Amino acid sequence: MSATIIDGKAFAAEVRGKVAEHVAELAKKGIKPGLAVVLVGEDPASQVYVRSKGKQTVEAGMESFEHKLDASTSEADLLALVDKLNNDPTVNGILVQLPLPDHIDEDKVIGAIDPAKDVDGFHISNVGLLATGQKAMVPCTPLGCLMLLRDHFGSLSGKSAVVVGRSNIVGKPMAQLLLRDSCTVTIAHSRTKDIEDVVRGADIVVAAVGRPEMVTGDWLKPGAVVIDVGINRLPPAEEGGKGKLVGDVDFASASEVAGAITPVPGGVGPMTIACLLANTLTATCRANGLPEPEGLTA
Ligand SMILES: NC(=O)C1=CN([C@@H]2O[C@H](COP(=O)(O)OP(=O)(O)OC[C@H]3O[C@@H](n4cnc5c(N)ncnc54)[C@H](OP(=O)(O)O)[C@@H]3O)[C@@H](O)[C@H]2O)C=CC1
Ligand SMILES: Nc1nc(=O)c2c([nH]1)NC[C@@H]1CN(c3ccc(C(=O)N[C@@H](CCC(=O)O)C(=O)O)cc3)C=[N+]21
Repeated sequence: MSATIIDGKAFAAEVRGKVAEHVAELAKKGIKPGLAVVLVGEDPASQVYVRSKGKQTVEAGMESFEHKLDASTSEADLLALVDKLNNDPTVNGILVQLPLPDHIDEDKVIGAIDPAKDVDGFHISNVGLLATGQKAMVPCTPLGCLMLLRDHFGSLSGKSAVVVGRSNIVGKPMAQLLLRDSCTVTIAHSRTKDIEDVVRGADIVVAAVGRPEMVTGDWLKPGAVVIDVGINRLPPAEEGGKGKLVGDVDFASASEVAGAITPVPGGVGPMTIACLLANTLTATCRANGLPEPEGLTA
């Protein structure tokens, strides 16, 4: 059997198109959403994301503010910048790229972001709102995965879902969203016993582990729908070359067994950025007391 490929790249373009339409409506009211992205240090992978975020933000008709700080920036200086952005009315969304250098307390920085501008949905007040089923800012990557799953299945009610990974930025919020859509959810992690058997019970598998090609076809129930969040750069074949980008799922063997699967690249990654723009639009609507765009929130 050969799996249907879930085209995240195309779906993300549709989401960005919808965002751009709403942004054009806001422009008639004299409102322009603004997204501030803060990057501390020189992590090359992060620089790529920041660049594509900035480009797509502008293409959607929004204002993009980029703050690139030196790796040696102090926690106090970063907190001062966050405070400035919190108080800047032209900034509707704030994203501080993670991970931060070791000398900076991530929880403290995330906790300093105004929850209404927290377009990553990482602030504890948004985490709590999501967990209790209230209106929150929902983390972009899990939101993107949910959109793909809803589009594929229609309703997720009653499906068994296994999320592999329990990070605050992907695994845990993903599990919350699947639970909210009435899936029966299991969260697997590095201490899970017989993980292959756990995964084999699932109609939906979301892999967010950070281990290249860990989930193989023999872990899957035939027909399972597989969402591969992983972004892993393999070592380059020749010196100076660019290593191949692979997910946490072994695409070749998994696509023989799965019913549908997201590729890497071109799957979840582009959805993350599209959802960041959607969240920035949502935050802007809320800040201005306007109705929220439909179909762009969880
Ligand atoms: N496409 C996108 O837009 C995005 C992609 N990513 C990618 O997704 C992946 C996960 O990211 P993130 O959640 O931040 O990663 P973290 O490193 O924060 O978390 C990884 C999770 O995987 C679990 N894990 C590690 N090894 C194993 C194993 N052998 N078996 C089972 N579980 C294991 C860990 O378990 P434990 O808690 O027990 O240690 C942990 O919960 C990465 O490849 C990252 O690059 C991340 C964000 C956005
Ligand atoms: N505060 C914060 N929020 C994040 O959302 C966040 C973060 N920090 N730190 C890093 C991770 C990673 N991440 C990705 C986003 C898009 C792609 C993406 O667009 N990937 C393309 C390919 C990119 C390439 O070719 O390098 C794809 O999968 O098709 C990947 C990874 C967001 N993250």
